[in-house]
Amino acid sequence: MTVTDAPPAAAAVGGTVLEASGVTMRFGGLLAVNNVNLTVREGEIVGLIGPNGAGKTTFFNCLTGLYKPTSGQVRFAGVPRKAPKPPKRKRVKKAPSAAAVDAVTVAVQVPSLPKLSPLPPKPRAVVRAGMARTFQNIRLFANMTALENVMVGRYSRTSAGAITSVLRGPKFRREEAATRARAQELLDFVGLGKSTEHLARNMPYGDQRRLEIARALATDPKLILLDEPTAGMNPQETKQAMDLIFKIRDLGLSVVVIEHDMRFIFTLCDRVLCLVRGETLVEGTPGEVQSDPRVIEAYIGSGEDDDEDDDGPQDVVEEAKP
Ligand SMILES: Nc1ncnc2c1ncn2[C@@H]1O[C@H](COP(=O)(O)OP(=O)(O)OP(=O)(O)O)[C@@H](O)[C@H]1O
Repeated sequence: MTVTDAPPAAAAVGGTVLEASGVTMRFGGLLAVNNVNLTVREGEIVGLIGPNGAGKTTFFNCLTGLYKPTSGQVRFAGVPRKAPKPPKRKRVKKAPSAAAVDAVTVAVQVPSLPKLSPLPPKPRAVVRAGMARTFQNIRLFANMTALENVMVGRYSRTSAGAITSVLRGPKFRREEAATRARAQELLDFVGLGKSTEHLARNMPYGDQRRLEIARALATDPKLILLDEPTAGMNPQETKQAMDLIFKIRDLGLSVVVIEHDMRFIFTLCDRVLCLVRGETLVEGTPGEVQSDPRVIEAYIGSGEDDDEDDDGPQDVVEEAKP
């Protein structure tokens, strides 16, 4: 596909779904995101681009509430987003005596554990608000089937409590059947209708990415945020991913997408925001952004566009010239 291929007609854009104003995020002395504004309207596809380390994922994490911005505000459906509360600390028992500690230390030599990355927030809080996301690194339940993975996403919308689930009463069985049916419907929607019983870990890479999107859709979001949805995909899978995002938009959802593939972004999006060193460099239509010399310069300066086969901004601009 060339950039001059006409994308499907944009869906009617509605009211504001997401509004980020003056979002700033510091990590110690590092200013990862500085005073960034973004408005996303109903039925709109917005692209987030920028060289490596520009602050795209950090900004994303502020939008979803995974991070609490150092300053600024994010409003979703008119309501301010809140970062998840840290888990309550259990009351620490009185410290054992030094002698007791020594005895245990001698008896058990515990190997030092690798440091784990912080867990994402409890999904329900973010999901109930009507926002869903996928991650740069695929996060599926590898040993579950495709159907089960989507059903897990769906459980955030079911109401059966713990006791009903344990007793497996009629309400639980009704909800289970509805969850299963909806999960199958979503697998059909993303083009994985025939992979229902495949284990996630055995699925081709492009299918795993689509499965993640199906799981995100299972939460009935108003807005879906996709972090590098085509990373590692071949051109055919990338084209399928683009068609799928258009289909999602046609359902009336809003989409925010981070992607390094410029051809993909400029063909897909209604609007594009380019971040550089944590700040907004340019925001506008794909045509405005791809022809802005500052964008090309930012990519060349970052060394990210040195490969003559890739689709950095200047490659796309050159191709688009008559
Ligand atoms: N948890 C963190 N603690 C400290 N610094 C961080 C943290 N997360 C990101 N950074 C730093 O913030 C800056 C922006 O990183 P971020 O991952 O948001 O960029 P990006 O545009 O998404 O990059 P890429 O395209 O490579 O994914 C980088 O300098 C990064 O090292």
